[in-house]
Amino acid sequence: MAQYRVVSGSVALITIQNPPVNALRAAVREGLFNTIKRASSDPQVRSVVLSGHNGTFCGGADIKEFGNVSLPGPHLVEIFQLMEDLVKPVVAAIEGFALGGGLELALACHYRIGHSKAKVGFPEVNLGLFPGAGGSQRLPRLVGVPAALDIIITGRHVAAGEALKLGLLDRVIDQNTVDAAVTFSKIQKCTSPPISGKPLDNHRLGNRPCPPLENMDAFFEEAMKRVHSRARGAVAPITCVQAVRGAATLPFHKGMELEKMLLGTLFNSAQAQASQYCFFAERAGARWSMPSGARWDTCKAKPISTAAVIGLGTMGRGITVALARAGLSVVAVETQEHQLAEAQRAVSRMLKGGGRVSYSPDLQAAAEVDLVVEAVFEDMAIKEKIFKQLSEVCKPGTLLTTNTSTLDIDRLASCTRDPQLVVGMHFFAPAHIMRLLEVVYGPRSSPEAVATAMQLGKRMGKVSVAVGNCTGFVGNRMLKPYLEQANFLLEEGATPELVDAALEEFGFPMGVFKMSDLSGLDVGWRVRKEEGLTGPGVTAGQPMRIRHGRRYSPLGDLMCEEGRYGQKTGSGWYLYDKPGGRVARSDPWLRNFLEQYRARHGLVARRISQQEVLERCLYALINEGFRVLEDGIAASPQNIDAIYVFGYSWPKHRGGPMFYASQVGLARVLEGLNHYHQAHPDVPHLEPCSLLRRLVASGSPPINKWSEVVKGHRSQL
Ligand SMILES: CCCCCCCC/C=C\C=C\CC(=O)SCCNC(=O)CCNC(=O)[C@H](O)C(C)(C)COP(=O)(O)OP(=O)(O)OC[C@H]1O[C@@H](n2cnc3c(N)ncnc32)[C@H](O)[C@@H]1OP(=O)(O)O
Repeated sequence: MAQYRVVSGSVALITIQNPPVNALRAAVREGLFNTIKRASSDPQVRSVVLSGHNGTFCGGADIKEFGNVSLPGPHLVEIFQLMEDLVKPVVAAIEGFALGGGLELALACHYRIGHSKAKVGFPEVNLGLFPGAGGSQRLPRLVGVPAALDIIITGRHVAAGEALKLGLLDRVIDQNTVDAAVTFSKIQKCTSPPISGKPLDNHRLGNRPCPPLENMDAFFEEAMKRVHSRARGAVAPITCVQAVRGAATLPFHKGMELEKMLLGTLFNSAQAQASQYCFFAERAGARWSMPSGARWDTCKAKPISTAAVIGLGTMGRGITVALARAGLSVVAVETQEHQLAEAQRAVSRMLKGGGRVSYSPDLQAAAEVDLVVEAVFEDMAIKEKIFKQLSEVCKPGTLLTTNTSTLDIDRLASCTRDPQLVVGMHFFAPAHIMRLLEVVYGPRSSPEAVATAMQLGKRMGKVSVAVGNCTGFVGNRMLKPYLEQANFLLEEGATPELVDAALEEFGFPMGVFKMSDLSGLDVGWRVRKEEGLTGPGVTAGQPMRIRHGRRYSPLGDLMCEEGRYGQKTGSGWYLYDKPGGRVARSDPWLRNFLEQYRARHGLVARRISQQEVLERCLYALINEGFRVLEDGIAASPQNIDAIYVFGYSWPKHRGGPMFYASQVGLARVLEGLNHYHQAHPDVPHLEPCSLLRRLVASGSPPINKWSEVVKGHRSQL
């Protein structure tokens, strides 16, 4: 766990060994504690080098241990103090990552030497925590308050070059870091004889004052204001500011006491648990499986080096950029010439001149590529035609994928020569930025095709989740009842402002109506027309607010008929200063429109609380999530949560919808749904699904045990 060797005659080389990231689990902490003591008392040893096994310094505390109320083994704070107090120089040799507790460990050393490719950082804020083992107190003393606060609040990875400039690293080298650290440690020994402890005092960060900061009060006030406006209800970023302020204003030991107190408020909090759950949910998608039994560890991906993107609207452009950035050579195809020229300019701008992209108005240009992503707009007839053509044009073995967000993958596959080579690759706008990729398999998609799309997702830096084929797949299928409830609430008396405020207070970056305005109301309108819910496909004589015997809100359709598509037309649920404008303002026209609509349909507006908004929108979405699990469309609640956190900006500190349901309590969610379904019996999405009932009947097991209840219960879609 921590290997001890004496090298070069007098240097104790301590190597942390806990693959894959050398996390500081109890046995490692024990090993570190013992080896530091040994180095201290070993008369042969004049200096110490600390390194990590296999090219990674240390990925921090072991997150898997965090559920444990009393962490076993020596505490990190104690180990780091022991190290800092050592009278022999200690040098951290940093290769790969030094993150979280790993960077705190390096800060407790007297010197830090990093490889040029090393990265350091404090990602704790992403786990609902802050650097609570001395990091919040030592880093500001080393690099100053503004730089330290930035690193701690953003959780970003700092590259070695920047770390050197900040003074976080003493040296950056390209050669063997451990060898360089050993040599360096011996020089320290020579320049500071005798090694009495005193010459090292300036390298003990706990002994140093924080570099002074002008206008400190104003600086922290401003920082706190910024954090409050961006944190969306997350507590950890606020605590980061409080802890760093402590470093700037208190002696080290007092700052450490404050740090301990603040960490105590976060450590077992619901937000920390939710954020840490998200860390593992993000990685769970990589271990995908299909109902056939095919799995991530038994299926090989095809090598992909060339790709074509068909259709260069907003999505197609973003996908082109994402593929090019992943190192693929991309052919971008758009049959409309003016759109092609505009797309070429936009893609070049986004790629800043980099990437290998060629452009063509002709589908024939896709003849030799390994993979195609079709990204034309949501019209089944057009997509079918394109898939048929691609099947004829492309070389045998080319993977044909579609970016459709709702349509049937199997129907598209059936237009091709090789349906097993067809999968969905559902990107989220903007496609070169949003992390989520839904990889959709139809009943005929081969495991190799799924493995290839998943592998490509990884290359693009996406969180990829394999899901089954149904209308809307996982994300959009669950979104439908959420949007539906929001519209019903408007009919019943709410305003877009009221609904959005409730959802933004919950932690979404924007409420449902602002989000709809941003993505374009016409997108859903087109889908509803395809589904025969509005437009010429509707059976004559149907009441406006009923479809297929269920309550239906035509509000979105009416808005589109008025030409109000959202931001792009300058008006939607809100008013914008111009088409393409971003700042939403309340629109008196809409208030009037809603009043007239209610009057026309005999609806009496009532007062609606934020709690009702949240419960109806979120419980309806969660209920559909349980149906998705029941139908086997998603393999696990973790996969659903990853989809919502990385594709729909569900607040990470709430852990995703299914985790949120488990935190609220399944019985309470069930009770809420029952209550609202009784009030709205014509809304099937509010009727609690049988999996939720069964889970509650089984005593509401924790989320990692749901699969046992799901297993016996899966419907065969
Ligand atoms: C009342 C108060 C009590 C207080 C007592 C508590 C005192 C606590 C004191 C200190 C707290 C310290 C805080 C921390 O250090 S928190 C951890 C901070 N570190 C991180 O957040 C880093 C997380 N890891 C990563 O970002 C990446 O893994 C990275 C290191 C960048 C490597 O990326 P990559 O190469 O892509 O590999 P993977 O992400 O796929 O990871 C490989 C597997 O390793 C698992 N993993 C990674 N990091 C950790 C970790 N820190 N702990 C446990 N497990 C970790 C990861 O899940 C992968 O596993 P699998 O393959 O099974 O999916």
